Parts: sequence; C-alpha cells; structure tokens
Amino acid sequence: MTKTCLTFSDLTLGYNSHPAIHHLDGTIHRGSLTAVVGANGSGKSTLMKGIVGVLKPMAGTVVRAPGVRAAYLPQQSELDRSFPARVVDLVSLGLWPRRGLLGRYTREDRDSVSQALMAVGLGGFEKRPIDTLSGGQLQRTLFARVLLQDADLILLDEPFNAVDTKTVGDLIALIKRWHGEERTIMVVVHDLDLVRQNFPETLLLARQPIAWGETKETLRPENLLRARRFHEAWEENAPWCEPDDHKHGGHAHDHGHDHHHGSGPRAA
Ligand SMILES: Nc1ncnc2c1ncn2[C@@H]1O[C@H](COP(=O)(O)OP(=O)(O)OP(=O)(O)O)[C@@H](O)[C@H]1O
Repeated sequence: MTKTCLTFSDLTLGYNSHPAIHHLDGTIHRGSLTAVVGANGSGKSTLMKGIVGVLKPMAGTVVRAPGVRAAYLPQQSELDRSFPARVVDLVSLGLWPRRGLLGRYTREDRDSVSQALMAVGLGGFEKRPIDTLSGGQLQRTLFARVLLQDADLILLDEPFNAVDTKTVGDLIALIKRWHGEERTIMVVVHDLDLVRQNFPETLLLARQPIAWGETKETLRPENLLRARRFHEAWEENAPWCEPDDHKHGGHAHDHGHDHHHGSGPRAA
C-alpha cells in the first residue's frame, strides 16, 4: 500500500488576508518525485512555505505524516549572500538537526561536510567565502547542505534558476539519487521540457490546482491553456473567496471549478 507523506485539506495560503493559493486538496505519496509548475505568481513558492510551516494556513490544513523530517531550499534570491560566511559554515548548517545550534562539530562532521562537497563537485571549496561563489556553485553548496540534512521530505524552490546546463544535469542526478533512496521530493521548476524528462508527477498551479498527477497528463496542452487563462483572469486585489461546499477525492484530480472571487478567475 502506498504511504502518504503530506495531506492537503482545503488548504488556503496567502498574505495580508489575500489568498495566493486556495482550495488545495490531495496527497503527496512517500517516495514520490513531483514537479510544481505554473506561471510567475501562481503560488508555487507560497505552497513550499506552507508545507514547511514558514507560512501558516489562512484556512484548511497541510499535515505531514508523523516523523517526517523536511529540508527546504528557498529561492536563491531569498538568501543573504553578503553574510560573512564560508562554504563550510553554510553546509554545516545541514548538521543542525543532529548537533543543535551550539553543538561542537566533530572530526566525523567535518569529514561528512567534505564528502557532501565532493558529491556536488565542490571538493576543496570549504574555506571559500560564499559571496565569491558563482550562482551554480552556490546552488551546489546548498544541495550539499540538503545532502547533510538527510531529510525524508525535500522541498526545492527553483533550484535550476541561473545555473548552467552542466550544473542542472548534476543537480538532477542528485535529485534522482534522493528519489532512489525513497525520499519524497517536490521541486518548483519553470522548464517544462526538464519536467517532462525527469519528473514522474506534476502539480500545475494557477492560484489553485489546475491538474495534478502523472506528468504527461498534467502537462497536456489543454491544461496548460486553462492554467494560463486562470492566471490571466486573476485580479491581484480579488476579495476573499466565499467558502463553498465542494470536496475533492484527492490526488490526480482536475480542478476546473468556478468560484465566487469577485473579479477573480473564471473557468475556461
Ligand atoms: N511576502 C509576501 N507578501 C505579500 N504577497 C506576497 C508575498 N509573497 C508572495 N506574494 C504574492 O503571492 C502570490 C504568489 O506568489 P508566489 O511567490 O507563491 O508565486 P510563484 O508561483 O512562486 O512565482 P515565481 O515563479 O515568480 O517565483 C503573488 O501574487 C505574490 O505577489
């Protein structure tokens, strides 16, 4: 029987009383590899923040199965690179769950940091200040930190942004390694060809789920068109949507309903 890692129940997330993503129902199975796609502003990062708990739901719930430990990689733009830290400091943060904030790092810890850096192709980079790294090197460093975190659930927000083709290939290989280790992985991705080639499952968002399930089905032209229409019809200042009585059966549904959003989206 497939086990559940995450359960969304009528989940609505947003900022200052304005929903950014709403009415999400369904489950993420343990060991699954899911791409989260959608236009700019469609709610992808918001969903990641909701799952990891940085953002509290405005309504509904997101529930993690007991004992599931999460690692979250925000968008690079959210990272303060001017902070005077070396690569080893940034990667060692991945040991927090085991060592605590003030715990001493052992020789074994230092070895695991070096091994993680080797695994991402940055062997010997320990002492480099992080503000001297290229975008691709920084992303590799952040993947090394995720490696050390040894998490069951890995959430990556646009990890392929501003990195070269070789780095994308290496990062995809790491993601596949984690997938092979039966970790649960969700990745925000913009490049749909990359998604088609590497991600078995996809969630297509346009402030609400448009389609969710097998990648080939989710990324069918009619779904992409519907996502675009929903997105274009959305007005930033749409009022809080009225609660309604619909419920969804969970995973792999097609969420094409019409709500009362004032001047919000209308079904295609
Ligand atoms: N901190 C915030 N305060 C207010 N509104 C926000 C905040 N963060 C995001 N939003 C709004 O929520 C909506 C969804 O944003 P989100 O960042 O989740 O989109 P996204 O799909 O990740 O976009 P992108 O592809 O550009 O990263 C947008 O309208 C955005 O302006």
